Amino acid sequence: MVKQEIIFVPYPTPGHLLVTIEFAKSLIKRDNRIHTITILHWTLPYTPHADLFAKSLIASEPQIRFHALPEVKNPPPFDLFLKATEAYVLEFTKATVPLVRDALSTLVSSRDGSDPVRVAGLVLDFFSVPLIEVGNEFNLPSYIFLTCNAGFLGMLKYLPERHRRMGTMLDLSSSEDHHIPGYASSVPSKVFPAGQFKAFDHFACCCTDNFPPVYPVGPVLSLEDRPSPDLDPSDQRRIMRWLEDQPESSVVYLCFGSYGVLGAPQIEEIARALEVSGHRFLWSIRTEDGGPCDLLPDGFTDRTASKGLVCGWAPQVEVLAHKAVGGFVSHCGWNSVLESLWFGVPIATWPLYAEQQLNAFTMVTELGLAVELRLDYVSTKKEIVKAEEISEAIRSLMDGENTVRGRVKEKAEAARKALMDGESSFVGVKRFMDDLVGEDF
Ligand SMILES: O=c1ccn([C@@H]2O[C@H](COP(=O)(O)OP(=O)(O)O[C@H]3O[C@H](CO)[C@@H](O)[C@H](O)[C@H]3O)[C@@H](O)[C@H]2O)c(=O)[nH]1
Repeated sequence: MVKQEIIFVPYPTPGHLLVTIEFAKSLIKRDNRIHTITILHWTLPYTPHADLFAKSLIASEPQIRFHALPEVKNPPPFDLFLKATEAYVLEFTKATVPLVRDALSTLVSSRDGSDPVRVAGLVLDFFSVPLIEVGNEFNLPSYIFLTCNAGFLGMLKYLPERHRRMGTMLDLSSSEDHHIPGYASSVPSKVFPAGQFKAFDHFACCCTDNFPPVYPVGPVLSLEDRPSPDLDPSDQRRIMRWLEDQPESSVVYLCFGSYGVLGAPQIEEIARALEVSGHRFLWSIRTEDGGPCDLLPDGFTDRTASKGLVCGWAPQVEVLAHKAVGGFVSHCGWNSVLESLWFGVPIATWPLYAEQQLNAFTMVTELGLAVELRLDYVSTKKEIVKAEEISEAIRSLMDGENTVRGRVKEKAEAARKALMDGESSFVGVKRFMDDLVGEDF
């Protein structure tokens, strides 16, 4: 039997790395046709420690090897990041093309001849669509591992079709409603991601009747051996010790993902809301510089010492799995959503950027699986959500046995079932592997 190698090119931020590497690990565990998975790793200026983080995620996996790409030679100007993050990311990804080409030429040629391992194909992040061309040069099939949900895929398919039909770009402030494949409700323009238009150029080629095969392989969750990107375990232990002392379902957990930074005025409103609501809380705060407590109002930490804890990076999976946690105020990054559903913890939605508004809409309006705090909040607009609104949402999230909580528990079961032998995810992974390495191997 010829052994196979798969080359993964993840996007180097925690939200993408955790889940992409988890998918790689699950393939290795499940399919003995795979000999090696190579992670081609690159760095962005705002992800300086991503290499250490990725390495620590694969430390216990001898069949996964890490291949660092050299630094990108002509990166786009950082100004572009501040003006249009998605455009910057796409330009940056394009700049990785020659580096990936060089790496592939080494990796593929070293596998030629007597070496019984064959490179079967590439698994790319959806930001790395330009790398499909490089795969073609080496006769390697490329697959996109979509770290978002199927609704987002529906939107990727819908937008170029709409553009062809209407001839105009979508105005996010318009009152137009959209019928996206897979959604029962019509989707308002205001929940579409702001950075969509450049990214969708790349997908336009797929939007014919020949849409490529889609393999439902989710939910993919990274639940074990998760180091924190700052690689400091002491804070994680402090958080878990604190949770041990809290009554069951009493704590609201607030966290806005890997990069959800809020300004001082917004932090103040959240702090006020937590004091007013009176609920116990665990609040993970990201700041651009400095520590998590730097922007808190004077005296807040002392006044709330018996009720709450503020931290930097939280061990989110352990937190959501803990019986003391009864609700989650979340930015609706897709991993956070999946993790909360997995552990049956309901969410109050507060999206900030990327496709998070669409996720919030999906959870609240389409599926009835979350409490609405906001659906269309956009962090760059710097709107301040007032304490009263936040505390009201926390109250409806935490108080009593609301209907959302019941539905979330049902979803937790459905998620586990999807992974079982013969169910959707199990079958999706098998189809993907058979297509990639061939059923004959
Ligand atoms: O203090 C923290 C913060 C985050 N996490 C983990 O980091 C991951 C964060 O992923 P996610 O919730 O998806 O948020 P982002 O980091 O913001 O993810 C980016 O990638 C996601 C997947 O494509 C998109 O859905 C988001 O919009 C995009 O911002 C999750 O596994 C969390 O458990 C922690 O463990 N502790």
